[in-house]
Amino acid sequence: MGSLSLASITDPRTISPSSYSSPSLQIPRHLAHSNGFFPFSSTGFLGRITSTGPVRAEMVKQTASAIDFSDPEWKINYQKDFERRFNIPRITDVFPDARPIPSTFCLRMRTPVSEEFAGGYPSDEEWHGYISNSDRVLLKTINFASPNSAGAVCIDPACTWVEQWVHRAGPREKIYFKPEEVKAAIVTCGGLCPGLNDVIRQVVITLEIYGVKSIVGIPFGYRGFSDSDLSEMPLSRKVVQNIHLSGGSLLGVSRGGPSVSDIVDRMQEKGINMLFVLGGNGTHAGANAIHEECRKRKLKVAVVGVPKTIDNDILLMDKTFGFDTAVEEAQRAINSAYIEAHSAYHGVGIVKLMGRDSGFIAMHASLASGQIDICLIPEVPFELHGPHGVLTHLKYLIETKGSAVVCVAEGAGQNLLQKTNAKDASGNIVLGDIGVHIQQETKKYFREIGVHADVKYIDPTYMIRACRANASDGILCAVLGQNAVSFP
Ligand SMILES: Nc1ncnc2c1ncn2[C@@H]1O[C@H](COP(=O)(O)OP(=O)(O)OP(=O)(O)O)[C@@H](O)[C@H]1O
Ligand SMILES: O=P(O)(O)OC[C@H]1O[C@](O)(CO)[C@@H](O)[C@@H]1O
Ligand SMILES: [Mg+2]
Repeated sequence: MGSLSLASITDPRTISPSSYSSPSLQIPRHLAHSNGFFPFSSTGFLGRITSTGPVRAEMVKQTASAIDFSDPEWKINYQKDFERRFNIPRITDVFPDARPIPSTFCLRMRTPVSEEFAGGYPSDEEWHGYISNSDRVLLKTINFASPNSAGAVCIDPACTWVEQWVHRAGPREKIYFKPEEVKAAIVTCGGLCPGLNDVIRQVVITLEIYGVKSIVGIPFGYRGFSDSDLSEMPLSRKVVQNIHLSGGSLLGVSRGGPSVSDIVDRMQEKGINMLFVLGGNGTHAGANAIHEECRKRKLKVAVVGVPKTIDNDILLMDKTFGFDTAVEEAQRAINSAYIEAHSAYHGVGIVKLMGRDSGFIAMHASLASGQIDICLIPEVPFELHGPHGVLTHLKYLIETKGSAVVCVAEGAGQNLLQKTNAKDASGNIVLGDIGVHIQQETKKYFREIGVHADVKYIDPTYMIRACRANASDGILCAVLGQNAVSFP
C-alpha cells in the first residue's frame, strides 16, 4: 500500500504485458530482476499472457511492420510508445485531490507502528530504502549486432539497439491509504502453483509492517465472493506464519465464478478497499475488469495482481514463481521413466508434463535431467508418422541405444488429436491428451513393424504443482509478495 496504493485505483503497479502488442515482445527472457527487485512483481493485468516463442516472434513482426523505418524519428517514437504502454496509473488520476502521507513502511523499524498512529505517521528521512517513481529497470540486455546473430529478435532490419525501460518495484516514500482505513483482501484463482502460500504469507506480513490490521482471505477464488456458504478468512502474521511449509493455497482456488459486477458489489458490502489477486491470465482479466468497475463507481479501491503461471509463459518475465519447483519435481518423473525404459528390453519411457501453450517445463526438465531423447513442445510442430516422424526416430533409438525416453508438453501436437470443443468453468479449452495418444501410437507402431517395445507412460501432471515451493521459488515469492504491497 505504498505510494502505489494509489495505483490502487488504477492499479498501477506495473506493467501490463497484456495490453501489449509492441515489440517489447522481443525481449529475451532473462532480464527481469535488477537490484533484487522483480519489476513486474505486482503487475497489473496480464489479460493475455501467453507468449510462446513463435507467438512472440510473430507479434514482433506485426509491430515492426507498422513502423516506418525511413522516419528518422522512429526510434524516439518507439520508445515514447513503450513508455506510454508501461505508464503506471496513479490514484490521483481519478482522485486529483488525494493527498499522500509519509510511508509507514520502513525495514529499519521492525516493530509495527504503535498507538494507532496517534503521534502522526513516522517519517524516516534518514532511511534510503525507498524507490523513486522515476527509477527504471532496463529490460533488454543483449545488443544484437545483426539479425543473423543467434537468437536475435530485432525491431528494424538493421537490428538497432533500442533501450526499453520499465518501472522499478518497491516501497515509495509517500502512500495514499491510511493503514487504519484499509481492509485488504487476498484471493487465489485458477490452478494451483507452488509458492501461492509463500506469496499470501508475504503480502500479509508486509501489510502488517505498514500497520494494516484488517486483512482477510477470500475462499476458493472469485467464487468466494458469491457463494453464501463461504465466509472470508481473517488473516494475520500468526495465521500465515507457517503456511509456506505446505503446498497448495491456504485459501483454496477455483475456476469460473460470479460476474465482475457481483464481485464489486460484495467488495463494497464488505468494505474491501485493497484487493490482491494471485492468478494467471484469466484471473488478471478479471482483476482488470474489477479495477475498471471500481473506477466507474468512483471507489477508492486498489486492485493488485501477482502473476502466477506454472507454465512460465508471461511475456517479458524471466521466470514466474513455482516454475523452478515444477521443473525440479518433473525431473523425478523423468528419472523414473528413464529407469523403467533402461531396465526393460527395448524400453520406451514417455512423460507428459504441464504446458498449455508453452513447453518451458518440458524443455527445462528435459535439459536438466539429461535423460530425455525427444522433447516435444507446443511451439514446434511435429509429426508422429512418416520418415521424419517421432516414431521413426524412436525405432532408430531402440536399434542404436536399446531404449528411449520422450518428454511431451500437454499442449504439444494438439493438431494430431480430435477437437472436443469442451471448455472448463473459466472458458479455457480442454486439451486432448497427447501423452496417452503418443503412448497408444507408439505401441501400435512397434506392433505393426514387428519390433518388440516395452512402453511405460508416466503422467505426473498434478504432482509437479501440488507441492511446496523450493528455496529459489520461496525467495521469488517473498519479493513478489512484498512488492505487491509496496509497489507504487
Ligand atoms: N475475461 C475475464 N473476465 C473476468 N473474469 C475472468 C475472465 N477470464 C477468467 N476470469 C475468471 O478468472 C478466474 C481464473 O481464471 P482461469 O481459470 O482461466 O485461471 P487463470 O487465472 O488463467 O490461471 P491458470 O494459470 O491456472 O490458468 C476464474 O474465476 C474466471 O471466472
Ligand atoms: O486441471 P486444472 O486444474 O484445470 O489445471 C490444468 C491447467 O493449468 C495449467 O497449469 C495452467 O496454469 C495448465 O498447464 C493446465 O492445463
Ligand atoms: Mg490461464
